[in-house]
Amino acid sequence: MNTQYSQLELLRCLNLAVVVHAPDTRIIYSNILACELLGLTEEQMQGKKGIDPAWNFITEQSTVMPLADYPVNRIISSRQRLKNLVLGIVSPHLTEPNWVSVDGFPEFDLNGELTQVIINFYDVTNLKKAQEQLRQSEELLRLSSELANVAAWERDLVTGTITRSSNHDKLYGLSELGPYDFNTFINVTHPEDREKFTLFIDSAIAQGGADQYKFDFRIHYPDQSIHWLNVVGQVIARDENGVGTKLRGFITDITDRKQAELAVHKSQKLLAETEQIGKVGGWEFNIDSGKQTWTEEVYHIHELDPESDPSVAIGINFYTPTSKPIIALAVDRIIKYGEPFDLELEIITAKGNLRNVHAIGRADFENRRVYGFFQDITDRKQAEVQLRIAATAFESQQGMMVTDINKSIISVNKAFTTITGYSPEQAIGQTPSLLQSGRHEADFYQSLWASVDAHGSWQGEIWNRRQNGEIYPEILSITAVKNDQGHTSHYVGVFSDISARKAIEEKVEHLAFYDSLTGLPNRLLLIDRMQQALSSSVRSGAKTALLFVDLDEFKNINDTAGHPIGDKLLQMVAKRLESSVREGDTVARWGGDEFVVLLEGLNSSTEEAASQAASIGEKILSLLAQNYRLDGFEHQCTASIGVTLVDTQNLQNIDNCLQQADLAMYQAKGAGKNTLRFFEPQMQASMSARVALQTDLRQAIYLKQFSLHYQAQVAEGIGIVGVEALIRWTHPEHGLIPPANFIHIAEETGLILPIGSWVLETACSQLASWANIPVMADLSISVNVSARQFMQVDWVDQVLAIIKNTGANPNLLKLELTESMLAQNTEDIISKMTLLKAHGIGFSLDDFGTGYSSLSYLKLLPMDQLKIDSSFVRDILIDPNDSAIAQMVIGLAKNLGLTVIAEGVETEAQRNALSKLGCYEYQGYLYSKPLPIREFEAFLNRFEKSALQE
Ligand SMILES: Nc1nc2c(ncn2[C@@H]2O[C@H](COP(=O)(O)O[C@H]3[C@@H](O)[C@H](n4cnc5c(=O)[nH]c(N)nc54)O[C@@H]3COP(=O)(O)O)[C@@H](O)[C@H]2O)c(=O)[nH]1
Repeated sequence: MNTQYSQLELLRCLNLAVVVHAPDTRIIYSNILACELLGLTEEQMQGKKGIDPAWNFITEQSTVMPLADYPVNRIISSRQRLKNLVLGIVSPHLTEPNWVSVDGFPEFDLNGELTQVIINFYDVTNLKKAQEQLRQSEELLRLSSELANVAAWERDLVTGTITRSSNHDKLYGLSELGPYDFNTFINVTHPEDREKFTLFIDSAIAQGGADQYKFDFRIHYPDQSIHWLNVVGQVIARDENGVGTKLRGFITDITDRKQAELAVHKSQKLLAETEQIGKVGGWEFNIDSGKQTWTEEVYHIHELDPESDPSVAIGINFYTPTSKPIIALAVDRIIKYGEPFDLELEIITAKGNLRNVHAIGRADFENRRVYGFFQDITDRKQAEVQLRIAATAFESQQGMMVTDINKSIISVNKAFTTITGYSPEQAIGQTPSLLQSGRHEADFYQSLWASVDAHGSWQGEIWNRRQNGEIYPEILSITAVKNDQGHTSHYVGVFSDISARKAIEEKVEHLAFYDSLTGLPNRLLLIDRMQQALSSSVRSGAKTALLFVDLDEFKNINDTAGHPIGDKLLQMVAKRLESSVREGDTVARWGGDEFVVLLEGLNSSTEEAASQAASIGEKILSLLAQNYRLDGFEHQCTASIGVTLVDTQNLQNIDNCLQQADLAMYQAKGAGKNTLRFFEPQMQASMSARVALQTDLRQAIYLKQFSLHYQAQVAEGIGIVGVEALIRWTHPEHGLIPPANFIHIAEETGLILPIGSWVLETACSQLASWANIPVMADLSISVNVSARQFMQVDWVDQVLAIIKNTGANPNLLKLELTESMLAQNTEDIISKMTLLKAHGIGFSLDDFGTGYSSLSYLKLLPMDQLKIDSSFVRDILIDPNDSAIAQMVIGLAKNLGLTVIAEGVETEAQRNALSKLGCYEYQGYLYSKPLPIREFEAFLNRFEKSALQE
């Protein structure tokens, strides 16, 4: 066999397609397989060139292969070997391309000339299909992985290699499939999650660790965005010690889910916060399961642990006894009939707090549920209460008005209308100047509003005008109302009509400064006016005169005609005095029947001023001397006036002025009354002496200058039964001063109180010391008590304390009261006398018959003795009137069951006359003058002895 032939035969039968080309690309040989794959017969193949359009090659990417790229052309042009070129053979005879893998190489002769090109190829259609399927399935996997954001990985802990799916690194935010190791992935992991990352893995691979693990972690992308990954890992190989050596798993990008979760969480948080702010929560009740669900705020409102599971019954139990039946009925009806409810009720929370709640329920039977919301409206309710209180307060007795910032009235209450007379319609839209009275200057209102602006409020008294024109005083407070920004938004004015209070104040002031009987200024006001007058006198140089007016014998009118007539006469005197002076002058009642007239603005010349004062004084005298017609009877009453001119060059004090006028008035009395006397400097001497006496009197008690003299009181046929204690003042310079010279000064100055106490205490001590001397043990002591002493609130206590302290027998103490002191405060005197009488103390009425003796109250007094005044005794023998009075007093005493004593008995004849009239007790010089204690005791002993001898 021919070798070449044999080779060709071999090639023919070879399971490899072979095509041989001449240098000009003509086919010079092809085997059977080549023909099959190319879709041509052997004959068709012969002579065809490489550029023959009979065949059509496509590239691996299924694009038409350019002719230059045909294997033979490439080899010829490149004179290089061709390896593993995959191409598709497209032929009209083929339903689908035949894919072949082509090798080819050029053959050269010794001269390097191309002799032929041998191309061989074999069928890779199936392989190509398989590869394509694999590629497609990988692509699908890749696509699905990418779509699902899932990547797979496998990590060999021994070699450190990490095998990853193509999108793995991308999920880590890294460029895909870089040369990364484990640390690369740790480094891009969020720092806060790195520890968790390694912990999970370490615990899984540890000996005995759980094979599987999964967790979420965050990744920092290069653009600083954060992505969430979920890793699910599994230990797939462990060494002989059970330590993991290989892990496999996948990661999933869960950023979207996490963000969605975060968004849900945020919106839930927002909802919860909204619920919390609005104090409103939702609830739902499943009709079938009976399960109730509350949102967090509903738990919060109930002050209940959110972990608890409240049933409807438990929920209802939170309601107060009043609200419970209401909500129970509402729940029953909504579940049964779908009837919605909308209720405001009260609950008591788990912590015992009372809350107002708004419960709303709706039915949704389609979804077998009822639902609603539940709101804490405690604050609103309280605000409503506050509003109601404010509204009620607004309708208080006080007038109120609210203005806007421009001071335009926007609201008034009923009291506003009552007080001002303006209806709301008339007031609203006006400013408060509607009420201006015109009594305040513009400055007043300016400073008022300046105070409101500076301090937020103003309060004070203001005169306003009612609608009817009446001006009235009110106490007003204005408050600026501030808004949240601290700016004034409104003004609130609250006022009370204080007309009534003002009237009372005026009345009180009138009472304090005016005499209630005559309506004239009293001493206080007079002194105030005098101060003003003296000051203005100094300024102007005009003279001021003071007239002291004392009614003559007024006591007689009072005593004879009675106090009511006396009072009326005083009122008429007041009127006559007022009518006799100018408007600027002052007529005041000084007390009793004494008045003071203050004449101002007299001439600056002393002589002229004196003349003016004298003429007014004379006018007063003549006016007062005119008859007074009182209760149908004519009465006469004159006055004595003392006048003094105020010396503005040598300004005296007010007391001094009054004393001067008083002294002058006494001069007028001494001059026969119904006359006027000016104060003269020589009077000053006696006044000074009087002032000095007052000063000395103040010291007399402390210097022990007082003593008591005792004058015997003798009972006919018995002897000395008692004494009268009479005070004596031994002045270091003036010697013995009789009580008539200082008792009235003591009374005027109030010094009679300490002096009187001293007298009572000394007399009681004397009583106590006589108690042990038989001849004196039964003697009583009469003590004179002045009205001022008796008026003291604690007088009874004082007397009882002295008796207790001295140990005197109260039954031997007799208090002598004068008739004149009984004329006032009779009830108080009776009550004090009664209290003292209950302790055994006796009472004697001194000077009886000289004053206004009211028989009606005399019988009410717990009196023991009447004393016939010495003035009646003195002339008892020569004046039948005095004798008659003495007889009347004696008869009266007998009728009233009282003893009677006559004082001033100087002669036997007087005593006998008295005895004949029925008076058997006597006191007077006939027996003894008042004697110092030792002399009295000696006298008593002598008297007793002589009596015994008789
Ligand atoms: N409140 C007090 N008043 C007192 C006190 N001591 C005295 N007095 C009162 O002073 C007035 C004058 O008293 P006096 O100068 O002591 O005169 C008394 C007798 O001395 C005097 N008298 C007594 N017998 C006769 C007499 O025969 N002839 C006469 N010419 N005078 C006589 O009478 C005065 C007694 O008065 P009376 O008290 O009314 O009984 C006098 O009013 C005293 O009350 C005192 O401590 N406190």
